[in-house]
Amino acid sequence: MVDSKFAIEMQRVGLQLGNQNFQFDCRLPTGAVIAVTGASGAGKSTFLNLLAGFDTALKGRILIAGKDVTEVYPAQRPVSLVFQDNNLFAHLDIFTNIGLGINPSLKLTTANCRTISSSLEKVGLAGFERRMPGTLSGGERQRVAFARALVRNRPVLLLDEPFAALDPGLRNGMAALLLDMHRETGNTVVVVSHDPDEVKRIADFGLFLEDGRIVVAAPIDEFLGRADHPGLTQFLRS
Ligand SMILES: Nc1ncnc2c1ncn2[C@@H]1O[C@H](COP(=O)(O)OP(=O)(O)OP(=O)(O)O)[C@@H](O)[C@H]1O
Repeated sequence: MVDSKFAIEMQRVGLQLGNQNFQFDCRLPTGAVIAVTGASGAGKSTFLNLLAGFDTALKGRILIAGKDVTEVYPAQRPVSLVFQDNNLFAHLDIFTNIGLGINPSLKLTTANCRTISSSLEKVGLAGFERRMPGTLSGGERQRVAFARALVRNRPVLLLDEPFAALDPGLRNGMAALLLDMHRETGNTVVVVSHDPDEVKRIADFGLFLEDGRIVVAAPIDEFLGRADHPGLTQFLRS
């Protein structure tokens, strides 16, 4: 049965990469900002890759927005992605890069074209349609990646350390933009973060991963108050 309270369910999801074994079990609330934390190598990117479909579960089931996506190709999953290097095509202008988020074959209607321009306005880049990615700053390129996620309009947004490459001032601005987008769309946001301050500022729900497993999963107040897990305590103090 589909339970709309949960945007994401992982049921005994198992995977082996090299020597590392992963086992994920979780139910994550719809409409929340969910922070994925843990030490380097704990499995945060693998967790996100399983949701995006870039890694395939060897066993178990993954449900997103109530739909079993375990066997579904990445492009067909109800997710949009913003990764650290923002994955823009360098030889295509900003309009085309965002258009690919709507239709990979770039058959765009007039309404689609308006949506692209309005997404650029929302991220503070009105008029940037014909600029090439190489002429933009790192922060501007990241804004384009957000605009592309906006036009895809999927129920779940996955972000892998989206602000790590930005300087601290820009990082706060982008986090605020993420929250604005989240409030406007009501989507569920899953964001990998190494930064405890960022987690405190933006998350409603926290996950702490260790050795390929989720060892703490809790609403943010409980997550921040947990004193029974040395790894989490160390992360929150870092
Ligand atoms: N394709 C792969 N082949 C072999 N080992 C892998 C592969 N992908 C990931 N691993 C290993 O699995 C573990 C978890 O990797 P993952 O990238 O998910 O960690 P992470 O928590 O995102 O780390 P970081 O914070 O450093 O990015 C690491 O030990 C990594 O070396």
